[in-house]
Amino acid sequence: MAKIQYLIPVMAFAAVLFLVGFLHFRIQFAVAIYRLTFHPLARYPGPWYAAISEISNIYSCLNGERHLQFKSWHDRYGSVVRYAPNRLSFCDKDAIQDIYGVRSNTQKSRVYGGFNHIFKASASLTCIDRSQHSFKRKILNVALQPIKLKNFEKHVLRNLKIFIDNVLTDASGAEWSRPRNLSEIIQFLFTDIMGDMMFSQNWNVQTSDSKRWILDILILGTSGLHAAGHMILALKLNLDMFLVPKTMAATRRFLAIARSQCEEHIRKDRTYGEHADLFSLFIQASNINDPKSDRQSYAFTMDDLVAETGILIIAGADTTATTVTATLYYLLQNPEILQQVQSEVDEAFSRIKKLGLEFETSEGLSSCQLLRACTEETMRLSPPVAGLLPREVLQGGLLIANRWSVPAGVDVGVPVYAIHHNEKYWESPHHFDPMRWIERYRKDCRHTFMPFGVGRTGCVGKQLAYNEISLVLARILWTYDLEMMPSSQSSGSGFGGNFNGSWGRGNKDEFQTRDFFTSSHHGPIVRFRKRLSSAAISPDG
Ligand code: HEM
Repeated sequence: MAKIQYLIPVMAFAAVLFLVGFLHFRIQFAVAIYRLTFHPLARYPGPWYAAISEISNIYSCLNGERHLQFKSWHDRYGSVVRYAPNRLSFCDKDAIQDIYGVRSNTQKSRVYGGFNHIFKASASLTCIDRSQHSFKRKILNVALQPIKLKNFEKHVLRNLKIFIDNVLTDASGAEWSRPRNLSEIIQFLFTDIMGDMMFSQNWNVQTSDSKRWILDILILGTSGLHAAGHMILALKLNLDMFLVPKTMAATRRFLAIARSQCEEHIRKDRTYGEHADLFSLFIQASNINDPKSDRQSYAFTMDDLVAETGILIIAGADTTATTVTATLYYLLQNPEILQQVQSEVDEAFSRIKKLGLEFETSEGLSSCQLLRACTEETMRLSPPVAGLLPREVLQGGLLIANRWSVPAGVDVGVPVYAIHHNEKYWESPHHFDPMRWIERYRKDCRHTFMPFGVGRTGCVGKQLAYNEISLVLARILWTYDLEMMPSSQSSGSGFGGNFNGSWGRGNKDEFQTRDFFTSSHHGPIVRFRKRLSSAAISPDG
């Protein structure tokens, strides 16, 4: 009897649970049928499971294969693909301006809200509202004016010197250094450059392993926030801590560092005049220190500053590191081109020396046309932001490429990796061919080259990125010969094709990245040897 009394509430609870589950299933079933039949996007092609639920879309944000998934779906379904119930991807050149152009009837998608939810404020990269975005963008434009960029080069050179000095330190007199994981050491270098450029702080990631956990946080946090952005309801209910606990914990840790660096900077009142770091320039540009300023509407709050600097570190360090690592990989795969680039750099350095100019400035390297072409070709083949930058269609809808009429509220975008590998727009799209950027007669459609995004929300750090990349590549190639270790070629090693055998990774010549909004990668394993020519011209004397 006592047992039955105990069983009744359990059975009642089970019945309620069953009823709720059953109702939920019926609602989901009805929603799925609606999405496949009467939904305004029902006529667009794409996998049925992507049309009925966000699950595959969210999963692809976390598995690193998102860029390849877009490519494979466009190969299969054509120029437009419905990749989630309310989202369309356009692999079409005319779609680029319609979606991202200055006059396009779009704003950043609510997906960017994932970042804002954690950062408690929006940064220019994550700001959805168009007028707020343009005010934040103005501040960045002032801080990153071309005239100020030269000042940042000393931050690059300071850390580059540590890199150059360290690579051979353990060679103990041997001709070649010990084998090094190129992805890793270049990422250490750019993280230090970013910390220095942002806060005039030496994070010592290159020389000590005590802060290297920052790097794991960056990639884990970015992918998690990107995925979380697709789960708006879960974010509103603060369920993120349960759904992606590791990511959220990592992101909060990163946020705490960004906040403490900002607070310390303000406490120490670091303003360096013409030697200002990025943070001081934000403060100057936003007049935060000047309560009497009539430009108070430009002021950044502390939360804004933390969000802006945190996002800039993510946006500026990973992307440049990926480009440099991948460019070196492609050069190692193409020894003839590597030799030509080294000769070009040697020539530039000795000319600079003869003219008595400053030894290393990105300006001095502007003659290195092939080096620049290799960088462009690398960003075409292995774009650091390889996925799709989503934009929401605003009231009034949007006509894309004069063919596709998209209603308000739908997310649209162009998948970067997929359009860079589209045979309609690029001759031999899978082949590393830097000459396509030099020979004008080529038929490639350069309008579809978009590693920095496009239009009013395109990368504000583009020129700074080119300067950093050319300085770092030129100095490494001038100082060292590099050799790829045989272990780098083995299958499953994460680069050079055959990335665990998954789709789209078969091209042995391609530097493989994992798309987590920005990119993660591994290797190649290389060793370094000091070049004789570098000894002939000393950078310091
Ligand atoms: C090779 C290097 C780089 C690549 C490939 C790259 C790529 C991109 C892309 C694709 C976007 C558009 C993102 C979107 O629409 O969601 C973007 C935006 C942005 N990038 Fe970069 N980036 C690079 C380097 C940098 C650097 C060095 C900085 C600054 C230190 C920077 C700062 C920003 C900022 C602030 C935005 C947001 C712009 C806005 O919305 O107004 N980036 N970048």
